[in-house]
Amino acid sequence: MRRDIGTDDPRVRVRPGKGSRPRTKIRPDYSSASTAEVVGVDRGRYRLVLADGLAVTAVKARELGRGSVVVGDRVRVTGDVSGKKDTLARVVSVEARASRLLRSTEEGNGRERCIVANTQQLAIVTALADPPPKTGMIDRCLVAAYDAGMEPLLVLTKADLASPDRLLDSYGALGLRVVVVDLGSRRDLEARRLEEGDAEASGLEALRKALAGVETVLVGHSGVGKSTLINALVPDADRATGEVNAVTGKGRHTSTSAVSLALPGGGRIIDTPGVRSFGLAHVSPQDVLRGFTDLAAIAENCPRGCEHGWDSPECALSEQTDLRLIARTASFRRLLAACTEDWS
Ligand SMILES: Nc1nc2c(ncn2[C@@H]2O[C@H](COP(=O)(O)OP(=O)(O)OP(=O)(O)O)[C@@H](O)[C@H]2O)c(=O)[nH]1
Ligand SMILES: [Zn+2]
Repeated sequence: MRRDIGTDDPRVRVRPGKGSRPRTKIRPDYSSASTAEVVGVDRGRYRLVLADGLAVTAVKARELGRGSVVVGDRVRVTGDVSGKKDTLARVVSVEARASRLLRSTEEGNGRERCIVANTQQLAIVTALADPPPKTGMIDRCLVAAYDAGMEPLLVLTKADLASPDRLLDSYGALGLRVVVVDLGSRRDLEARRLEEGDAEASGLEALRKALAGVETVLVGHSGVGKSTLINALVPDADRATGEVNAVTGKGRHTSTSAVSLALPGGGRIIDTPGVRSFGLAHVSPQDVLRGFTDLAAIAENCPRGCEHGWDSPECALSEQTDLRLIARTASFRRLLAACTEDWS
């Protein structure tokens, strides 16, 4: 007897009983199946965009077992790929991921789960005030970016409320790309757009340029203005925006599941509401060094197994005399320390 395992391939057979891992004599060949990108996940339903731009809804074929399918994944799909109402396609395989953003699980048992795949860029959104910036959080995001091989981009919002100077100073040595935006209110934004050469409007323009043509995942505390930004960048996004609570300084969580949106100028932006901490338990000093090629070259002279910390004996990074490298070493070590801290 053949049980339905969500595949049409007759070569896939299933062991009877529980644990329906398919026993395949020959691996099913999906090379002719359509390819698609996952742009949304909601309670077991996957929103996909096919190579030709058609949007379809799909379920995961059972043969994929418990393996996760996340926003940003490139997948193969079979079944009904017409995209018509009430039709369902089936995700039958997931391509290897070029990058992975991990978060720690709620159970807090050191386990980590992939939340977004294949993004090239990590935009760290921080408000300059309301809520106040938290450098520990920025540091952890930077570590996550360097570890995942993503290009970090610091997006400072609410420039109408406070100056970015102090933050820019403390991240200067990292040579980060930074964009400063002020979207005060939607109405202000509309008005500003009309004024050519306006500093605030150019902040948004700079952001558009930095996002064009690549896939960027947006992270940041609740209330920093992610939804406001996305609405400004993607005209029909309709991300719900919330007010910051005057008592706690924390934003209301108005949005809940990760979603990938197409940018008008090409590229995609992925919002990750509700992501509270990254999984950094697996990150080693060596992984963080990947974001610092100049320091990595110097660290080759370190003793074997050097942890490159402030108190690591004979660490070559401690013997720098160049002021720029001293500052970069300090930044690097601050990021290392942030790996073990909580994000809020
Ligand atoms: N003054 C000022 N307020 C802003 C700016 N950008 C956003 N806000 C306000 O900040 C509040 C929170 O903005 P959201 O866009 O909802 O923030 P979020 O990061 O999406 O928050 P969550 O959905 O909770 O994750 C809203 O009241 C916005 O109007 C800005 O540049 N300046
Ligand atoms: Zn060292």
